Amino acid sequence: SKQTKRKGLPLPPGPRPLPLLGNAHQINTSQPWLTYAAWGKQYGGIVYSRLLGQDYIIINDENIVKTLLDQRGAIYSDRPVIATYMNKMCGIDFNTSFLPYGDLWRAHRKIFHQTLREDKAALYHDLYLRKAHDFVQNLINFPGDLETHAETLTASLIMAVTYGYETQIRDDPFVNRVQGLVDIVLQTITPALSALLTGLPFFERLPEWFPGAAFKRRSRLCRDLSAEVVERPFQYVIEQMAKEIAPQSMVSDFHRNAIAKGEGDQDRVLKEVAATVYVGGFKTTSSNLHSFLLAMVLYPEVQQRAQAEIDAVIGDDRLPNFDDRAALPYVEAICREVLRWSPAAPLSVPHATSNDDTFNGYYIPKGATVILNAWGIAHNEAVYPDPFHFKPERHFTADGQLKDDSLSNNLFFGSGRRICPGRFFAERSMWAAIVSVLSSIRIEKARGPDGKEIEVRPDFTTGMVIYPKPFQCSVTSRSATKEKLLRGKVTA
Ligand code: HEM
Repeated sequence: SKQTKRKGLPLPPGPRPLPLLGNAHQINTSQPWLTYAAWGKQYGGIVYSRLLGQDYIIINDENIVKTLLDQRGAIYSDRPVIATYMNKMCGIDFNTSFLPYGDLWRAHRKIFHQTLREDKAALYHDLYLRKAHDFVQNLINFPGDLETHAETLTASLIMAVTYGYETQIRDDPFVNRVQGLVDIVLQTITPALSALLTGLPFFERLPEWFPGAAFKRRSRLCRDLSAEVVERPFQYVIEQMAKEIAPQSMVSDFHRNAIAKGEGDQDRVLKEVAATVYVGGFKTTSSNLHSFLLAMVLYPEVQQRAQAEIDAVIGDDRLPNFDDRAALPYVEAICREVLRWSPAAPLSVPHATSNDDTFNGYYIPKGATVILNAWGIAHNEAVYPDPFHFKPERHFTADGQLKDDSLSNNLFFGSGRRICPGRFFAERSMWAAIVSVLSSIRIEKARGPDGKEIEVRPDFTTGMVIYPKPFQCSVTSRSATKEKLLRGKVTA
C-alpha cells in the first residue's frame, strides 16, 4: 500500500492487523506497557502499530530513544494533535506539556530554563529540607495517610518554589483551586483519550467519549477554575513584590529580571509556565515518594543498609543536608531505583514526528505518535536482571562505585527537547524527602490485632501517571534527638 511503500521502505515491524478492540483478550488493557514490552520482545526495539487511522511508533530500547528523540530532536519533538485537543477540552490551554512544537512552546521552555535549570533549582536547598522535615513529622503523627502526606509535600514545594507561597497544612485556598482543576483534568482524560494518546486502550470496550452535557458543564467549570489558577497566585507574587516582601521564587525571579530588561510583556507566558508546574509536577513527584515508602516497607534490608550509611556519615546529633549528598551513594542509588522500579509516567509523554524520517531501513511517517515505553525499558531483564526486585545495588559497578549517571539525566524524565524541565527540582526535592525519612524514621509492615504482620503487595494504579494502591504500614521514630531537630525546623 501507499503507506508502507513510501520511499520504498517498509514501516517498522509490528502486529498486523492490530489485535485490538475485537481481540481485546490479546492485550493487557490496564497495563498497556506490558503489551508493548511483549511486542518489543517479538518485533524488536522499534514497533509500528495503527489505531483508528493514527500511526504509532513504540520504542522499547534506550539506545533508539537516544538516537531518535534526542539526536533527531528537530523531527521528534512535537506532541500528538490529540494532546493539544485534550489541553483545550480540559481547559488547560496554558499547559506547556501538550503545546505543539513551535514558538509559544519555545518561549515557555526559555522561562523554565531561566528559572529551574540546575543551578537555579539548587537555590532552594533549605526549602526542600524544611518541607521534607514537615513530611517526616506528618508520617510520624498520622502514618495511616501516606498518599496525602506525599501530596501535601509536593503541593507545598510547588507553591513555594513557583510563587514563594507558604501553603496552609489543610484547606489552602490556592492548593484547593489547583487541586480542583487537577481532579477535573483526571476525569476528562478518559480511558478513551488515553487510548488515542498511547495507542492502546485502558479499557475493555469502547465507551462513549464524545462530549455530552456533563462534559460541557465540566469544561465551563474548567475554564473558570483555570483562569483563577493562572491569575491568582501570580497576582499574589506581584503584590508581595510591591511590598518588597516576596521571597525567592520562579515568578519573582523572572519578573524582576524581565522588568529590569524592559521585557514586562513576558508576563502572560510567565503566568502560564508557573501554572504548568502543578500540572507537570504534582502527581509525578508524589507518585515517586509514595513508591519509595512502599519499597521501604517491602525491602527492610535496603532500608537498614541506607540507615547504616546515613548514621555512619551523619551521626545522631544533626539531620542530613545537601553537603552530605556525595557521601551517601547508597541513598543516591535508592533514588535511582525508585524511578526505575515504578516509573511514575510508564509511557512517558507521547512525542510526535513533525516530518517523515527513516531509521534502520524503516520508514517513519510524519505525524506519527512516538511512544517511549519507559516501564518496558525499566523492566527489561536483559538490562535490569530480576527487574521486579527493588535493588539499589544494581546502580553500582562491580568494584562498588556508583555508576556514572546522574539522577536528573535519566530516561524516566523523558528525552530530547521535550525532556522534563522540572527534573532538577524534582530530583532535589525527592532526595531531601528520602534522606530525611531514612535518617529519622523506620517504616515497617503494620501488625494486625493478632500481632502478625499485615502483608503488603506491590500493586499500582493505572493511567498516564501511576502510583501505589493504598497499603498499611507502621512508622517509628529512630531517634529522640532527630525528632526534636525535625520539630525545631518547622514553621508555624
Ligand atoms: C519525579 C518527578 C517527575 C517525573 C518522573 C517527571 C517526568 C516527566 C516526563 C517523563 C516528561 C515527558 C518528557 C518527554 O516528553 O520526553 C515530563 C515532561 C514535563 N515535566 Fe516532568 N516529571 C517530574 C516532575 C516535574 C516537575 C516538578 C515539573 C515542574 C517544575 C515538571 C514539569 C514538566 C513539564 C512542563 C513537562 C513538559 C515539557 C515539554 O513538553 O516540553 N515535571 N516530565
